[in-house]
Amino acid sequence: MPAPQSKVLLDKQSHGNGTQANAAQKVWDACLDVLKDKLNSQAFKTWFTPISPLHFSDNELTIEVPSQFFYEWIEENYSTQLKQALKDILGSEGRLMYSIVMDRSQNNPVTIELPHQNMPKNGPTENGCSTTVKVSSDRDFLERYRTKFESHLNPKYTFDTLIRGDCNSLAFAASKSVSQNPGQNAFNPLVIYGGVGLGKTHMTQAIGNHVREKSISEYVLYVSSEKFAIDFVNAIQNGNIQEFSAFYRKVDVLIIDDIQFFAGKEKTQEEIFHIFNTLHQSNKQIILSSDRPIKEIRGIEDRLISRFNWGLSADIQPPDYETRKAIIQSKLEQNGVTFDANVIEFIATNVTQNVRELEGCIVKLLAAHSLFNKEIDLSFTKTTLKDIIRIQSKQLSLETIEKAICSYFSITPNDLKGKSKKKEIATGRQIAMYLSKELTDSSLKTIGLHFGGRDHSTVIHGYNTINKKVENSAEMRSQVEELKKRIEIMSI
Ligand SMILES: Nc1ncnc2c1ncn2[C@@H]1O[C@H](COP(=O)(O)OP(=O)(O)OP(=O)(O)O)[C@@H](O)[C@H]1O
Repeated sequence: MPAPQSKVLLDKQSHGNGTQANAAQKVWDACLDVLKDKLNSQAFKTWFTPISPLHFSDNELTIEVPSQFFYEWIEENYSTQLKQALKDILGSEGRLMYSIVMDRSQNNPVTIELPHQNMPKNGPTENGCSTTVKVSSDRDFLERYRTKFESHLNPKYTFDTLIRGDCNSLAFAASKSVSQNPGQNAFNPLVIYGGVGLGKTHMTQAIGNHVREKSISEYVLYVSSEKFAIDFVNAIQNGNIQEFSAFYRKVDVLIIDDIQFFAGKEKTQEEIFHIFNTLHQSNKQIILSSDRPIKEIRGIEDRLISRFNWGLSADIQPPDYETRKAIIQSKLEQNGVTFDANVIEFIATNVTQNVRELEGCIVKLLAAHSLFNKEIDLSFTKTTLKDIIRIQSKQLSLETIEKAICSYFSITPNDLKGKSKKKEIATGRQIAMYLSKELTDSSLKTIGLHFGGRDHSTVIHGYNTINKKVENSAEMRSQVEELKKRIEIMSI
């Protein structure tokens, strides 16, 4: 957002409450305009439209968010975009306050300020715009956090809803075992590692949920590494560090997600080290997750790494085709819907690396279905998911293949479709037939007709000739691969 707009808005700051609210609305509207361009529409609608601007004065905008969770989510996921938007609108001196509605029944709210992650209290950020949080409550929220114990487990993450496959079988078995006997097994700590969106959080929380459901242990706590680190810094700044340490030492099952975020945070690591020792010595269960094997995390102290290796590390790999299908089926059942088998097959074939993306496809299809009231068939699926799934080959037209061949061999469409037996033309023609059969759904007859009105036996001959050459000749293999790449790019 250009700087001149910020000037206009700043000039409009005023002292009366009504005009402050107006100014706040204008500043916030301008921020929303910037954010709208940077976020996808679902995220924008979910997280930013429920926010109300409260007031704006001395270059400080206060916005009200519906809950602490809301605040944490925005800070964790959108703080960079939000800071940049504020900087665009208010310049580098602009500040943001969150007002969190903790309890609407309370009068006389007390206000405390917590520094934003990785920022000096009230100081400007790297982006030049500072963010602080103002909590309205009858009690200090950290106090609440400790006295009213919350597990922070998502009840949806259970073993029942977690599909087991070759990709996660060791991690699954170990997690089940830990959940039946936390702290009293050889897997302490249990470390689950693997790539993005493969179910680490789901699996570790499934342990916690099982322990709670069966009342095996009382205090089960799930915390992300980032939240742990932020709370730790806050505790130091607010003089609550003893309370903080005591709280974590009380836990029976401690689940820490994404421990790679501890890299480089020395003080936090020291605290974890002491908590780890206390819990381990008292046979309390520690469960950790990481996006890579422990030995590959840089910036974590050796003594901590060695402790993390005391128990069992189990990896989760991207699911295979059958597991992907089973996951889709299970998600559909949870949503009480069914899809055609070929729709499931299409998603399972094309989304291979991230289960969160598989879920994203289902959500998008259901949303589009309810919006347009159209049947979810294969063609609707392909159109709806075209941004997520790069639809390949089978949708290609013969014209695209023709163009790619002509440009590659420097021949004209007439050459390609004509009767010339010149080597590069005849080879180009046969490769065109081969690729048409490999990459499209067109029948042999259609392919023959397209490339010069030939019959289907000519197409089969062309296909077989090239197929054999691809098997036996490295040069032909690389030619065909290069052509496939060009065709893929041309068809996007
Ligand atoms: N095997 C599985 N069966 C069913 N659902 C799964 C499976 N694996 C992952 N999911 C689902 O995929 C989504 C992403 O999983 P989750 O958040 O646990 O991944 P993650 O590995 O912790 O991701 P990140 O690396 O981003 O932290 C969740 O909704 C989860 O329920």
